[in-house]
Amino acid sequence: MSTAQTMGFQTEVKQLLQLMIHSLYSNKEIFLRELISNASDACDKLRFESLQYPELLAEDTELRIRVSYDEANKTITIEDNGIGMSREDVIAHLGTIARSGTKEFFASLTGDQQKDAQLIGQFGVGFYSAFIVAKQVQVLTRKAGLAANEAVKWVSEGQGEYTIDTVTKESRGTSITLFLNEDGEEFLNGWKLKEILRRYSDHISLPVQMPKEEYDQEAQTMKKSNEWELVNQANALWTRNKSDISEEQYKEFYKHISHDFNDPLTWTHNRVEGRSEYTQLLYIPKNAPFDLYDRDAKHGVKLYVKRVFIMDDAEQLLPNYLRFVRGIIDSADLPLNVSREILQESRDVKTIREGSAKRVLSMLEDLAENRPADYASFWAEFGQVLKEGLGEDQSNQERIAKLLRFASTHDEQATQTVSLADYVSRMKEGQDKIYYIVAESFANAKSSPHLEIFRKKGIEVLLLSDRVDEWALNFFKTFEGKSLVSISKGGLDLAAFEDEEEKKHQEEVAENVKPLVERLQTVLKDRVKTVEITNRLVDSPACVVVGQHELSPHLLRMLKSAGQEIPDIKPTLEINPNHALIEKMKQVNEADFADWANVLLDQAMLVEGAQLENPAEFVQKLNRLLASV
Ligand SMILES: Nc1ncnc2c1ncn2[C@@H]1O[C@H](COP(=O)(O)OP(=O)(O)OP(=O)(O)O)[C@@H](O)[C@H]1O
Repeated sequence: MSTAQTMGFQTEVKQLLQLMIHSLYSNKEIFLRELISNASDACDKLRFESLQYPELLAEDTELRIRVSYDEANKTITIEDNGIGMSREDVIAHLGTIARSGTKEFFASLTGDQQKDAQLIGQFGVGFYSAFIVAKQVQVLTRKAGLAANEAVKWVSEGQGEYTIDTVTKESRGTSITLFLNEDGEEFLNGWKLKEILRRYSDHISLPVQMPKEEYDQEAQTMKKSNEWELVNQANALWTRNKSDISEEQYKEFYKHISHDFNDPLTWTHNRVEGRSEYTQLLYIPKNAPFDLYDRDAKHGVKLYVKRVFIMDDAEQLLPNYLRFVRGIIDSADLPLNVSREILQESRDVKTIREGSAKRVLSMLEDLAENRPADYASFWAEFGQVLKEGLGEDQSNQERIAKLLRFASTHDEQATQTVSLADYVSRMKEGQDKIYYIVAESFANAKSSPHLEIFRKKGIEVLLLSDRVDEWALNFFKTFEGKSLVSISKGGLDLAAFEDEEEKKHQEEVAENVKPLVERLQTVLKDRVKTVEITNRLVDSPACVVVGQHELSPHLLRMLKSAGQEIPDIKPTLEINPNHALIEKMKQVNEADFADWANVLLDQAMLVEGAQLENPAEFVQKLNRLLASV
């Protein structure tokens, strides 16, 4: 019975292949980086498994990668003696993309080849990049521990389908042969291949070998011998001295571990000694991955113990709000057989996590101070995630707070550039609080009536509109001894900014408008907690507020849209006694007063960002009032 089977690629794979071939033709050689990375991962995995099951290595204990080429047949072969794949593995890995962020990636494509090439680079193409240079790809693989006749052959032209067959393979591991297309033929050159391989693999600890070539005097060409020669340095980059590592090598190592096509924004490399001994090489990427906000997203730090790879995305090594960091941590203290469960409990890991978080914060501080343009780009990509740290990592709250950037009424721009230190340096005489407003969008925040008095008095207000803001601010109450105060909540005391004359005037109008406040309170008693006079408004007749310690309407709406049960919190209606509309309401007769009161409240709610429960009723009332003018 034949074991051959023809199978279709998952739709996303087909799309990715199409896109890749059209967008990455100017970046062809990356297929080598991707395939070498995979081969190196496969060897790392086997070395790790063999800690527990030494028999998996058998006689073949020298893990390595071999790259060869055949000019006559126009092929390149990348071969490793790593973990290999079973038939199920092959079907699962070489026919589908099962990665978080896939949906977001496809949704973000623009159709513009240049932009899409950039996005594909961020997403990572992995194995499929072979099809940039190959018209056919053959994979021969045998999983460590399986018999020679349980090997698998996978063949595809990279169109819609592939065939898979059970075959015999003498040695463990994976061999990938690329039958080059015309574009790929330029790689049939030993010198060129070596040069690219060195660039892409100098930093990995595994030996990468190619057939030794010698100049044949008679034939006057290079001739291959049967010997293999080492192409890369084959010692792990992070174990070398900083001074021996070039920028280029740091960048290539980043691309190797992150599968990102772009250079990193910055990195930090340290050997830590003391209670716990470890090396860290941590990078900040330029762009956010597609799954940054995905709860199940992978973390980007690989754990090594004494240079042996232990696991990917070891989430215990850094706090969650630093999940955008990529890199490696190599511990000298942890046991080689460490598991995720042990990691959770380990004191060494706790020390590593705290030390690494501090390092990342230092790296960001340095970026903010010395490379402001790069920091701005970091903030645009990852600022929202860093803000989670205000709640998650209170021991570093002050350092995180200094790294925050906001939009503000100072420049009225949506781009978040204002630091708390900038704000404090601009505080008015007598001002002892940092004022902010949170709204659904920057536009909503900027046009809020709550800002009127602050604009009039020239007091700066931070304009917050990221989803995480309201939550994060629950944990963040003071900065350098100054409390942070929401201007859209009740209990705002602006007396310090009023002169005697203003105070006197306020008292007079308040007295004057008292009967109106009582009438409003009676009519609106089911909809509001109370009605008050405010001096925070200048151009608007009224606004709604909640108590300083109550959940804001904006947060309640967010919780509601996330399907949570929310308490029914009635707002306080604050009215502006100096406004013409309020003045007019004093004369309104009893029959029309309820309409006036409800319209006043409804429009205050609308401005705040709420949706009216009954918009039709609002419009009817408004029309009745307009008709009667
Ligand atoms: N040489 C190999 N040996 C063993 N398994 C391999 C090899 N190459 C690929 N694989 C398997 O196929 C999977 C898919 O590879 P692919 O390069 O497409 O994505 P990836 O490496 O998981 O993702 P990314 O490249 O974004 O990190 C790998 O995760 C691995 O399980």
